[in-house]
Amino acid sequence: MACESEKWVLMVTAQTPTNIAVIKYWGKRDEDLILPINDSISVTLDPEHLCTTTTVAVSPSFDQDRMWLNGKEFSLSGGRYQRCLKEIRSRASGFEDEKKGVKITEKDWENLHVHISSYNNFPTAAGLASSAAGFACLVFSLAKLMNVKEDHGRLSAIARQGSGSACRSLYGGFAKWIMGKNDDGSDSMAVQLADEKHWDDLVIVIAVVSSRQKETSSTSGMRESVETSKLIHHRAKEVVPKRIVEMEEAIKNRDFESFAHLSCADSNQFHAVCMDTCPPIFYMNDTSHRIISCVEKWNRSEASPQVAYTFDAGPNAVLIARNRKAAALLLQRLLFHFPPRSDADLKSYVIGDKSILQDVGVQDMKDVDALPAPPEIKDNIAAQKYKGDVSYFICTRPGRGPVLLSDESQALLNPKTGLPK
Ligand SMILES: Nc1ncnc2c1ncn2[C@@H]1O[C@H](COP(=O)(O)OP(=O)(O)OP(=O)(O)O)[C@@H](O)[C@H]1O
Ligand SMILES: C[C@@](O)(CCOP(=O)(O)OP(=O)(O)O)CC(=O)O
Repeated sequence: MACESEKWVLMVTAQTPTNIAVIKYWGKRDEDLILPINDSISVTLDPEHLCTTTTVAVSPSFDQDRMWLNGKEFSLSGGRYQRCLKEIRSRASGFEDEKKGVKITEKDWENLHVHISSYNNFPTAAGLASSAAGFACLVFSLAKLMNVKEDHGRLSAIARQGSGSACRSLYGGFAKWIMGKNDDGSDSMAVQLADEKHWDDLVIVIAVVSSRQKETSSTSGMRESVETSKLIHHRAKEVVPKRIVEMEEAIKNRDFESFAHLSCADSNQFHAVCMDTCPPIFYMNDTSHRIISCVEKWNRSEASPQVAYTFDAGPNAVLIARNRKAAALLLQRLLFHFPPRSDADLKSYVIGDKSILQDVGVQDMKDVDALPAPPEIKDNIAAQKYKGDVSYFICTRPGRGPVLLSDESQALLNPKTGLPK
């Protein structure tokens, strides 16, 4: 190693997207290695609107591994963090930068400590898959820092050990997590099905539904389902394998009708499994159910589906529209049923790609109040409004996979001290 007294700090910054499953992962066959009982498929969300940025640094002057999450020191003692660090360290290779006077041999990595600072540009632990983007970014950035020469598939198998769904965030576009058969998990990894340009008509609207923190985490919820639900085993054996084949085909052919049917059916079955768990787990709430009804009614009134919906382990709706026109018509309906509180400002009620508001034809709250009831609604009850039941909407699209950020101004650690900026 370069002279211990030298104060060099070597740093890497990366940005990684989050993802939403359209064929759900729910249930493990190995809790420690995080091995699932079925394959899953996801859409990667545009990191411009939802992403994690992580800077990792190494220096002979660091005396322990440390992490900061959204600016606050965060303990790395959890088994999942330790596992990811260990797996990456064991694959590290030597590195030399003569100009900086940095020389690290393969062996040195065992004794060198890292500093990690990570920031989510969206709420953490709010049902928007921050753990997926977070672990993918941690593994990707550490792998770059430690000169790990493994492909994205191998890295995805490491991210999987942080949080299962994280393995799919190593790719843009559409990803499949292959459950694998091996007991050691070596064949349980994600692959890319298609990149983000393949189906760029799709527009994604996320309704962030007001709720308290969820009572059952995904990790414990799926454990309880595996232990108590019969439906989950039928789903994993009989239902998901067929759906995976059909979903891959739908994505390949940009067949929105099949894509929508499969996504909605799979989300509904996942929530049915939660209900079939003892005691039952309720992730969706009344607002989630109202959003489903609104989409189902509209889809049924059209010749073919305009929007797919899917819900993870929480009440937030992820709505995938076949194109921008359908997304604007969807948002008209959603703003009609779920207007913001009177004191809210429209600009902070619809975030992400706000240009959608022009297509919707609303500029301010007056325009929202004037929106007509959707034409497919025939009775007064169905035309009801639920002011304030949605916290805000995020408008986004399918997006790219992890990238390195070379501009030092985007780093979250100070290049001289290795401490948060
Ligand atoms: N940027 C990050 N880097 C590393 N770990 C993170 C990061 N962001 C979140 N996490 C981890 O993920 C945890 C939150 O995961 P949790 O599953 O509770 O919420 P979520 O992933 O945001 O929502 P959901 O799983 O319901 O979609 C945090 O407590 C932290 O351990
Ligand atoms: C409903 C889901 O979002 C469940 C995600 O579960 P996690 O990946 O958060 O669980 P752990 O592997 O225990 O960390 C469906 C999915 O993303 O496929």
